[in-house]
Amino acid sequence: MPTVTNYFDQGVSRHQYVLGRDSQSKTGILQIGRYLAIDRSSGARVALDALRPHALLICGKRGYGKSYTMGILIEEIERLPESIRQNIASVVIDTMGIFWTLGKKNTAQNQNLSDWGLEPDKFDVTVFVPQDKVGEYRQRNIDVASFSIRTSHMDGYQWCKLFGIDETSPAGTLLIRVVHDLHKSEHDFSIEEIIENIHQDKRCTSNARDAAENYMISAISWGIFSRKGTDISELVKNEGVSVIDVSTVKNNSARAAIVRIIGLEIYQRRLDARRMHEKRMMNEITEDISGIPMVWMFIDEAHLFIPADSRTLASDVLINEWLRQGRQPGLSIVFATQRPSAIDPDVISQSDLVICHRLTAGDDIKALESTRPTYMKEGFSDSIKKLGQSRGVGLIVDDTSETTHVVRMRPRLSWHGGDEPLALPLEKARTGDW
Ligand SMILES: Nc1ncnc2c1ncn2[C@@H]1O[C@H](COP(=O)(O)OP(=O)(O)OP(=O)(O)O)[C@@H](O)[C@H]1O
Repeated sequence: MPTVTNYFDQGVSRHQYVLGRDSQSKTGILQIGRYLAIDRSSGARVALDALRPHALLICGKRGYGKSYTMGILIEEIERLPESIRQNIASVVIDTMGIFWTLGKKNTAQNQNLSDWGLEPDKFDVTVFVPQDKVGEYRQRNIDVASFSIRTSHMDGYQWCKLFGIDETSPAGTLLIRVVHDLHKSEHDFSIEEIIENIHQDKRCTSNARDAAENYMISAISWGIFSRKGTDISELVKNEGVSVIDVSTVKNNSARAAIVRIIGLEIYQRRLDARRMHEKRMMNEITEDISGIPMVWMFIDEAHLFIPADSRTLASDVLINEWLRQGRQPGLSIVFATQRPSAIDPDVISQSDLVICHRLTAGDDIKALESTRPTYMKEGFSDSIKKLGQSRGVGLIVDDTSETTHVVRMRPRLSWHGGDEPLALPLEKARTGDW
């Protein structure tokens, strides 16, 4: 009986291809699946490089395996040899509240796992939820930690964007003035302090004061801001997965603000870490000041954060710092979306790896087609047809080797939390016998 350690070592071919790197070295790879032959049989193993930073887009229509594939990548990072794993942190921005199940074994797909020579496994995961939601999760027996964002990380213009108010409106100018003054005082402040200062402002009208106060009160209700905020080193760790569950934050701008602030702080801390690393490589410093590890950030429903037709608070940081400049500080970003046509086109053109599951909407295929690399011999439309209708089969476009591949992704070792519910009694749903 094959075990998890001789993982993938059975089947037609023991050969393995590593995508996303220009050598076929087997060090530091994510084992994601097997080639799918035209007769639907499985061929050689396929892996992705995990030593270098990557920008990866996973797309596909609803229910064909995007979040499942994301889960496979997260699991594989956890399974890297310790000497590599300790240099990487995984941070998941969880919009649907489904990734806490990484901590549970996938007993639902026992047969499928065994066909692949795999066994269910669970991973060390810390789920972070807004401070005021901790009790709710614990009541549902989900172990969580709390996170918050430092209020002073937002300037007045960003507050205006967050609330969708004009910067030149009376409430907007008031907010910008008050937050600017608080920043000048160079101390951390809370939303309550912003409200206090709104009240003390002598130049505004009472209407502007009431409006600004109401906006800030709604921000308190999201429970995501605090004076100190969670230190980024608590969220970015070189052991276990950090899931930042924003599913309870219903306001999309507030979710984007969370991603902006976390994304920017990670970027800045990684720039420092990179400088230290270089100084150590040059023997200029000998102390082990390594800073935060390289980060893989995973964002499902990415069109909410980087839409094609507008800018959110997260757009600049994700596009400029992570997508365009993330390679140098060692940042990898994995976006997933049902709708490639609704996502900022830079994501498609700047991703060095694209995993495309089944896709049928003309607009979405056209969006991929419009940035089709010249090395693709046939269009996305024809390539996607080869995937058939099976879930978990993907077309991988690899910019490094300038090749495309049809791959059957392996089954998840840990429980997949994004499965659609069945209107069946639990026993029947569990056995799949219906
Ligand atoms: N590689 C795979 N092996 C086995 N089953 C898979 C695989 N990929 C997907 N599936 C099955 O397909 C289902 C749907 O996958 P998933 O939840 O990832 O869809 P999705 O594309 O993220 O959908 P949505 O857009 O609605 O979030 C999974 O619950 C699982 O049962």
